[in-house]
Amino acid sequence: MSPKTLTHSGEKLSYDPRIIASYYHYRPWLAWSRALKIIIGFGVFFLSLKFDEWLNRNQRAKDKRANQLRQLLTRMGPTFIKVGQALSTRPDLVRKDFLEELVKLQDQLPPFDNKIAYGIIEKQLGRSIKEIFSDLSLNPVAAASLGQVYRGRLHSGEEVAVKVQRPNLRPILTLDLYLMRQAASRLSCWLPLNLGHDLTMIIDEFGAKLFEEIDYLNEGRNAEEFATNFHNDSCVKVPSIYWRYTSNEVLTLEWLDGFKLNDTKRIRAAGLDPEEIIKIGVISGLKQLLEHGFFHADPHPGNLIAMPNGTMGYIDFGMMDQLDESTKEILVDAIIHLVNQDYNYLAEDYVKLGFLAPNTDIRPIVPALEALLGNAINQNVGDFNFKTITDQFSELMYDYPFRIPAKFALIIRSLITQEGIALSLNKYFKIVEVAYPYVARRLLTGESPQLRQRLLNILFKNGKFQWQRLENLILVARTDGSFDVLPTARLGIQYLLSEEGKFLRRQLLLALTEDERLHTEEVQRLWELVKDDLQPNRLLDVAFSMLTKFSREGAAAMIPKAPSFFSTPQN
Ligand SMILES: Nc1ncnc2c1ncn2[C@@H]1O[C@H](COP(=O)(O)OP(=O)(O)OP(=O)(O)O)[C@@H](O)[C@H]1O
Repeated sequence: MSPKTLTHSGEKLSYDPRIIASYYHYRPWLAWSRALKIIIGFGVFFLSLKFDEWLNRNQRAKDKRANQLRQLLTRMGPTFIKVGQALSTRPDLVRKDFLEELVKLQDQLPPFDNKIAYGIIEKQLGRSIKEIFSDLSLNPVAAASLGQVYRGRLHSGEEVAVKVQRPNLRPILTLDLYLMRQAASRLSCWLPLNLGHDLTMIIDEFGAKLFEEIDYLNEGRNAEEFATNFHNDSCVKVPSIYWRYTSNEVLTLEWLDGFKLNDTKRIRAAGLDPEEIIKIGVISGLKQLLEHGFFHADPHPGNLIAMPNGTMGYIDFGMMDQLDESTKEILVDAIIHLVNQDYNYLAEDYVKLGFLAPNTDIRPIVPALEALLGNAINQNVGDFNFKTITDQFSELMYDYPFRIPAKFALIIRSLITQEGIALSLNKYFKIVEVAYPYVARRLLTGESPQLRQRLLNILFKNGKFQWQRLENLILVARTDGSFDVLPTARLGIQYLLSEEGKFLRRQLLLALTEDERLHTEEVQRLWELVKDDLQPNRLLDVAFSMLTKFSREGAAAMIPKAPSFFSTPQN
C-alpha cells in the first residue's frame, strides 16, 4: 500500500490528512529520515540568520541569506518550492528582501530525466509515444516545480504541449505535508495567539490546493471553464484540451505559438503593440475578478502569451480560485470608493472583505487610509501605482490590525504581476487608466440589478444627485475603446421606464428641480459631453424602438403625482 493508492477515492485524488497520518504512523523510519534532512537544512539557515543578528552584519550579508533561502527551498523539493511561492504573496508575513527572492521560485527549475518522462506518458496513456505523436521533442521546453513540458505533434497534425508530472510527486508531497502538520500541532503551545491551531488548518488548505494542482484532469476542466467564460471575447485565447491524451499525470493541450509577455523584444519585433496586449491582460484580469468570479491565480509572465494575431493566450490552469457574488460586488464598490476618495466607505469595504476584523474600530484607520491613498492618487486617477500602494500598505499593517485573507493574497499577487508585466512593456503604464474606464463602462451599461444599484449609490450622495460624478463616469468610460454612449443611453431609458426605475425617475426629477430651479446648466454640460456620439440617425433609431414599446400607461406611470414633486425623497 502506498500513499498514492491511499489517496485514491474513485477517479478523484483528494487530500486527506487522516489517511496520510495513519500511513506514516506505521512507517516512522520514512518520516524520521526526511525530518532530519529538513531540520538540518533549516537549522543551519536559521543559525546563520541569528549569527548575522549577533554580529550586526550589513545589508550584503542579508541579501546573501535571502538568496540562500531560495536555494534551500529548491533543494528541499516541490512542497517547499510551493510553500515559497505561496509565501511570496504575503508581504504581511515575510520581510521584503526575502519576498524578492521567493518570487524567483517561478523561474526555471532543474528538469528530470527524459526517459522517465516518456515512460510516464506511455504508462498513463496506455500507448507508445509513436502511437500517440508523429513528433515529440527530445528535451522539455520548460521545467517547473511540479512537471515539465514537451512540444509535439499529433498524427492528426495538431501541434500540442505535453505536460508530464514529476515522478513520485504524491508520496513526496504527502510526506512533507504530514511532517509540516505534525510540527504545527506540536509547536502550537509555543506559538503566540493559538497560531499553531490555525497553522494546521492552513497546512490542510494548502495541501488540498496542491492536490488539486497535481490532478491534471482538474486542470483540463479548469481550462475549459475558463474558455467558456471567455467564449465571447475574441481577444483572449485559451488552448483546447486533448482529453484522449490526458490523464491525472499527463496533460495534452493545444500549443500556443506566441511570445511570453516578458519577452518585450520579440513582441515588438513581431510588430505587436504592447499597449494593446497590456490592455487585454488588465481587462481580462478584471473580467475574471468582477464578472466571472473564476480567476487564474498564477498569471506570471510565463503563463501569459502574446499571440501573433494580437490576442492574448492564457496557459497553466492548475491554480484557479473562485469569488462569490457578494465579494465581486464589494470589490466593485471598493474601486469606486477608492476613485471617489470615500475613505469611510473604503474602510467598511475592507471589513466586509475580511482585511479587518468585523468589530474593528475604523475611525483611526480612515485618516491613515486617506493619508496613504489620497497621496497616491494625487488628484489624478492615472497616477495610481498598485505596487507602491501595496508596499505602503504593508507598512500600515504594522500599525493597524490589517490581515490579508488567503484568497486576496492570490488576487493581489495577480494584480501586482499584471502591473509588473505592463510596466516592463511600458514604463509609464497606469493600471487604473485601463481599469477604471472598464468599471465605469460596466456601471453605466448596468447589466445586472446589482450593478444598477451600485450606479445609483454613486450618483446619489446623501439623497442628492451628483451631476459631477455622472460627468466623470461618462468621461472616464469613454477612454475605454469599447464604450458606446448610445446602447448605454438605450439601456438607461429602458431602465427609467421600467418598474425598477421608479425610484430613479422620482429622484432624477427631484434633482432636476432641486432648490426650486431647473438645473439646465448641468443637463447642458452632459449634453455637450455626449452629443458627438449621438448622431441624429442613430438617435432616431433608438427613439423609434423605444416608442414602439411605450404605452400610455407606461407614460402615466413615469410621471410622479404632482404634490409629491417637491416632497422629501424616500430612501
Ligand atoms: N499550451 C502551451 N503552449 C505553449 N507553451 C506551453 C503550453 N503549456 C505550457 N507551455 C510551456 O511550458 C511552461 C510550463 O508550463 P505550465 O506553466 O503549465 O507548467 P507548471 O508545471 O504548471 O508550471 P508553474 O506552475 O510553475 O508555472 C510554460 O511557461 C510554457 O513555456
